[in-house]
Amino acid sequence: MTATLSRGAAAVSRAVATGLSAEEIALSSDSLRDALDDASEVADAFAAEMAGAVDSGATDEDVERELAAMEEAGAVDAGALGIPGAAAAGASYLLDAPRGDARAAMDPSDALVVVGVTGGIGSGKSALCEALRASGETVIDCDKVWHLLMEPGSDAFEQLKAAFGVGIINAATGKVDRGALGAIVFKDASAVNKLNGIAWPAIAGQLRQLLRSLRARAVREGKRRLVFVEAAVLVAAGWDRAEPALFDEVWAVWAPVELRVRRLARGRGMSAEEARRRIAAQPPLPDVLSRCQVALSNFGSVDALARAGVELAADRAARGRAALWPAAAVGPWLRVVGVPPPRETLDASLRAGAGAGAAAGGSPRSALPSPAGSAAVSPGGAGSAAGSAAAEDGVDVASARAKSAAEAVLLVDGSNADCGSVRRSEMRRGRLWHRATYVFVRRATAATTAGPVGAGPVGRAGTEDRFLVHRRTAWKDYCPGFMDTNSGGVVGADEGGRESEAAARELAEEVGLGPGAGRPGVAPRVLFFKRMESERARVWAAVAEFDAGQAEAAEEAQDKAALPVPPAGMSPEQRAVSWGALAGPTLRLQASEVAAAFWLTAAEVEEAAADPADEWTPDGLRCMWSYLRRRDGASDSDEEAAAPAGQRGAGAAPEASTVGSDEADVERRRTLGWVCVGAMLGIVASRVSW
Ligand SMILES: CC(C)(COP(=O)(O)OP(=O)(O)OC[C@H]1O[C@@H](n2cnc3c(N)ncnc32)[C@H](O)[C@@H]1O)[C@@H](O)C(=O)NCCC(=O)NCCS
Ligand SMILES: Nc1ncnc2c1ncn2[C@@H]1O[C@H](COP(=O)(O)OP(=O)(O)OP(=O)(O)O)[C@@H](O)[C@H]1O
Repeated sequence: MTATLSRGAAAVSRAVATGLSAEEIALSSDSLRDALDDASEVADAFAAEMAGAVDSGATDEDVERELAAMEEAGAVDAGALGIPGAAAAGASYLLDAPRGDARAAMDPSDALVVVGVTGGIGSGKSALCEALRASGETVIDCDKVWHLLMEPGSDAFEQLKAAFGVGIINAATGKVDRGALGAIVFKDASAVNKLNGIAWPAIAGQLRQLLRSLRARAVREGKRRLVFVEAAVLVAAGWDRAEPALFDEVWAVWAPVELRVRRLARGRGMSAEEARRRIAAQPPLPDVLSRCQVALSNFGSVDALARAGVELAADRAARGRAALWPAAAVGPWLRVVGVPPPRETLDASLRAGAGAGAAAGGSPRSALPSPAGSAAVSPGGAGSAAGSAAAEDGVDVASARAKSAAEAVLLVDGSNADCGSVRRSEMRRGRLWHRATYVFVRRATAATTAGPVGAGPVGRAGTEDRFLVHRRTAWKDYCPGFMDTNSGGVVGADEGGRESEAAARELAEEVGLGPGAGRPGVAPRVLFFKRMESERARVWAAVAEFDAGQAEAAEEAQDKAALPVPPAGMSPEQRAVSWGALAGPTLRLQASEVAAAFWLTAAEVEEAAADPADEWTPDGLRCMWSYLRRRDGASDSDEEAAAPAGQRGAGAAPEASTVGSDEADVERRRTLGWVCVGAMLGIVASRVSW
């Protein structure tokens, strides 16, 4: 490794010292990049060897406690930023941090998009960057750049020796002993400042040089390139505010302190004391987040983190700088971009949910999500949407429950014929047949399982559907705190035969989507009815679908029309693509019904539901499997479909005709099946007798 590092360092020093042309420096940076890649492989192998070798003393309970405190605070000390607490788990958020004048002056057509990746020690920057590298992205690691820059003989080496004495030089290798230097500086604020005064300008200078080279190469190749720069000290060093701007966008990776301490001990053999000392030398999380445009939480698996990062990177690579441009034009925004809830956090919040349910007689308000936690907000602005969420948050659990229990709901018989109405509470108590809507909200996204991203447009290797799933609140009468695959609810006493309307109402109420919420897009459509009977309930499901992608496109068209002044420096074409940068339609979650929402693929739902630790509503899952089987043209043996009796005649509601033709289809297929079986039996019989 030493040889490779020296080769890279020498190449860079030569390039820097002799003022080579951009092209030549690009070649030099190749060597450096190779060196960095090698070095990172060695470092990772080392980390892997150390895995499990040391224990920091931080227990699962410490981590859980910290997470719970964060969730209770609803804001991880970053409430002003609107980072949802419970809903933040495992998700990535686009923040509305200002990007500064320097960035505004950047050329939107530039071929190089530079993303800074920051976060405290042990937060998972390297884990994320490793995934980005594996998916084909270019990553510059500033820790390693610095290690190269302080090789013996460099300016930095001499400055360090002068500042800290020969005691920091390893007698055997003649190099700076980083362990010894670390032991000096992280104990003493003035020492760390002295070190930073030497290191940070050198690193920033080198970084500019490398970026210039990569830019020149991108121009030469006529290709847009995405470059990630991993730098723990990015915010502390003020590199996000450097002029001319260094970064187009800054991402932060974050995780609870205790979890970081534990991971550092396990992965790098760092003592808990040392880890905490370094954490104390870094700016606190809210300060970092307030200067970043994207936050990626790393409470869960490395896979979840990697998926989030690779998905965002694909978006940036496909759209280029224009994707990052319109922030000033469309105002601040904050949006969930769709990462599964990590199991451990989901469990923690489910436990919290169960507690809240049990404590209904006590202080249920304390269990409500915070205003920010209750919603992902709209491009209208984090501020304005937090306001709308705050109005939702004024839920009084006891009165919400009482109201819900008293609602008149439609009663049906075992063959789905309407037969009167009854209070919801009585329906539950008597396990009476009723009808309910199950709305599957789907959105086609770039397939995250596709090959390397970064070189071509999103969707190059196909798309996959993601479904909007959510966690039910703790005070629902049915399956409180469970995960649910769909939006929907019990059909009201006066909604019999108008299930599509009921579906639109539920969709609007629960997640703020569709025409029922006054938004553009095609209303949800009931596809079929399904009979379901369990120990808990007997229900005829009106299974409906809502195309969130189509709704989002319609909304974007509206936004475009509403934006009067094109942002300076953008062509109409750039403007058009830039709206697409926002991932997923804006959701407005109903505080009383929905605790958190996520976009998952069917495979992810299946995986999560297979884990006994995750509780999902059983009827929601059954409907989802039926819906998917039908969508894929497979037969659905789990299904018994019948249109409501009142809808079978000539005056059937629109969805009833769909159901009718669907039923006829099933019947036709069944008949055809029997004909085939008969024919085959005939052939077999004739062969046997022959
Ligand atoms: C103190 C030194 C010798 C310790 O070396 P060591 O090999 O143990 O750590 P390494 O350089 O790999 O850094 C590991 C992590 O420590 C943290 N860290 C390093 N330097 C600093 C710093 N000045 N302030 C806060 N945190 C720091 C970061 O989270 C970093 O990712 C070394 O980190 C150093 O010289 N730091 C100053 C230069 C710097 O700021 N580097 C970070 C660039 S992103
Ligand atoms: N989601 C995760 N689950 C389990 N371990 C993780 C996860 N994310 C990171 N780790 C481990 O935690 C340790 C610290 O992570 P990583 O090296 O990515 O942190 P970092 O932010 O790059 O820190 P530094 O500031 O030192 O560069 C590593 O050993 C890594 O393998």
